[in-house]
Amino acid sequence: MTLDEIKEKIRGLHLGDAKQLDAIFTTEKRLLIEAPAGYGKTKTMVSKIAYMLASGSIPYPKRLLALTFSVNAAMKIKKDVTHQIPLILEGVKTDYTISEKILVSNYHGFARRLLKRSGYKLHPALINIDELKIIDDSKATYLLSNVNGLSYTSASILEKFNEEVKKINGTYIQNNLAAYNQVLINDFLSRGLLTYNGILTLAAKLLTDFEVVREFYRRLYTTVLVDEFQDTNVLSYLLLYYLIGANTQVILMGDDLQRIYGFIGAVPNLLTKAATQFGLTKISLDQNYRFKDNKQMLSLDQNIRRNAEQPRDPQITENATVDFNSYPDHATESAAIVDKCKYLISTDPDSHVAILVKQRGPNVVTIMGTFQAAGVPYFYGLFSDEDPKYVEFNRECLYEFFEQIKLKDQVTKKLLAAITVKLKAKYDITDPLYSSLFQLLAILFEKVFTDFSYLSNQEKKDLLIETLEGNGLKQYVEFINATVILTTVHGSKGLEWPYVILPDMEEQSFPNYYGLCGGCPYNNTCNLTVTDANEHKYLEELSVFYVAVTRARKQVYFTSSNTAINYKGEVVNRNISCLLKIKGIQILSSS
Ligand SMILES: Nc1ncnc2c1ncn2[C@@H]1O[C@H](COP(=O)(O)OP(=O)(O)OP(=O)(O)O)[C@@H](O)[C@H]1O
Repeated sequence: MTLDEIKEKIRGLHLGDAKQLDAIFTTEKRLLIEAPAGYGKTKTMVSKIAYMLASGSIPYPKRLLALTFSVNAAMKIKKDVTHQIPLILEGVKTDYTISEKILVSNYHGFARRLLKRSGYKLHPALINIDELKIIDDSKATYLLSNVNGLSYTSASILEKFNEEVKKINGTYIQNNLAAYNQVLINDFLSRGLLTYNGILTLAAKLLTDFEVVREFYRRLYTTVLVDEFQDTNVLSYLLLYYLIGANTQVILMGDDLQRIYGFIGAVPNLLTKAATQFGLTKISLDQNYRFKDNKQMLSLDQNIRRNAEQPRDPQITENATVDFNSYPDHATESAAIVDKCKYLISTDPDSHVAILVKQRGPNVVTIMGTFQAAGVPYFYGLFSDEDPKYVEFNRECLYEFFEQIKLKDQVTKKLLAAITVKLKAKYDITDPLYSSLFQLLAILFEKVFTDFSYLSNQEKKDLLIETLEGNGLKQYVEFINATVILTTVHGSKGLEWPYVILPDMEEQSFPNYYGLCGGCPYNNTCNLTVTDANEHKYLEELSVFYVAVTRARKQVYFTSSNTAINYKGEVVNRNISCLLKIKGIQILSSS
């Protein structure tokens, strides 16, 4: 097959989508592909890799490094690449097997590889990095009681560094990286310990301190592709920065509006910053395929994006109507939510409904109580990424995994079953939190032998280690069988369901006090005017709102309460959220 024939095949696959084809065929070596969810990003990425291989701009598959933030996202890319690239390149003669050699990894997984291979230059313990215990460095007190002989000064260096990573304080990180790494090298590695941040900081140190290592990787990976780039945190960015040499081809894909991970250190306006730093040419995909037959969702998606593009003067052509109902109080609102779920499930029995709350609190307790009283089962997914019990459960799973794999270095169903037995002896499975976590663990374990059965034993080990190490059990909420799923907007990122209900769409809730409401001069009406003073926070809230809305494949429903109990125990009136009053949204009540 000639290159022209492959081009023709790709044109056919993309049904003439000009922006996608431009992104695939461009000869620009440094590219930023702005791609909102559902705009065909995955399809474009797969065709682009195939075309680059066919045209020789990637000489061999192993010269491409594909990175992303979460393990689950890396696995999805790997699956697409493995299955689809050979189909596009069918009939093309190659002396390699395409799918096997492309390295698709999350940042931590890739950093582990670097350390496993060359980390001995920093400390011998890094050769066996899989045997090191990953310890949480968010609290100095925890560190002092868990790391024998650690000084208070060292524990404080770690705690502070971790805090500044979350605050995205680049200057602090630059100035204190060496001290942080030194504590790890002196006090942690010799004790068989490492931190989650340390996997990235030591990998970055390896690339900065050893030119030979840096040059090796820069020459090996002539093309670096990053997916979901907006979620790159400040330490992953550092790693990327050292990996990209003057001649590296760079393809970054992402969407700034879906960046809601500010609290774990994802850098604001990262796409724009990276575009300048790496000299990227930007191509924005502009066709929404996910909502192509759903006019209502399509215009809602579009209008929120337009508000983000020009917050003070969004260019709206047609209003999006949204289904919104307000109720006198939370109890009535919760009863209506339960009724809506029952209705949706009865009319669409294979369906799932996700109730996405902005935060935990009394309103959620009322919702849960109402579901229980009505006898409608739901999946409890309200733990946050930082919830100590959630984090500890992931750690415990990892510990048991290491205990079992030491006995027999083979990921088998029997081994995973043994881990579950050990864990069940440690936790109260009648507690809703642990019951949910065991369900998620069961899904992960099952996927190892279904969706991920094509992985090698080592890759299966990596998948399990990296998922648990990154507290990644939550990524499996999407596959939960329950018809009703109660989780947070942040926890829902990257997941989707047919129906989504967004409760609490009132002031002080979504947005909340820390979001926009605290100090807002428009409290009487909640008709927000975007100004220099509030634009940043407004865009942050709009991102969360956008992510929440676009989790729905078919429809999103909004509810609110007209009253709430304030911190003094008084009943107070609440306005409808300013987010439902942005230009381009027209609310319609269905009841
Ligand atoms: N040019 C196109 N022509 C026809 N269908 C397309 C085109 N681009 C994408 N699609 C289809 O639209 C759907 C979404 O595409 P894809 O999964 O690539 O998008 P995405 O941006 O990665 O979405 P998500 O973030 O939801 O995973 C898929 O079913 C895909 O096959």
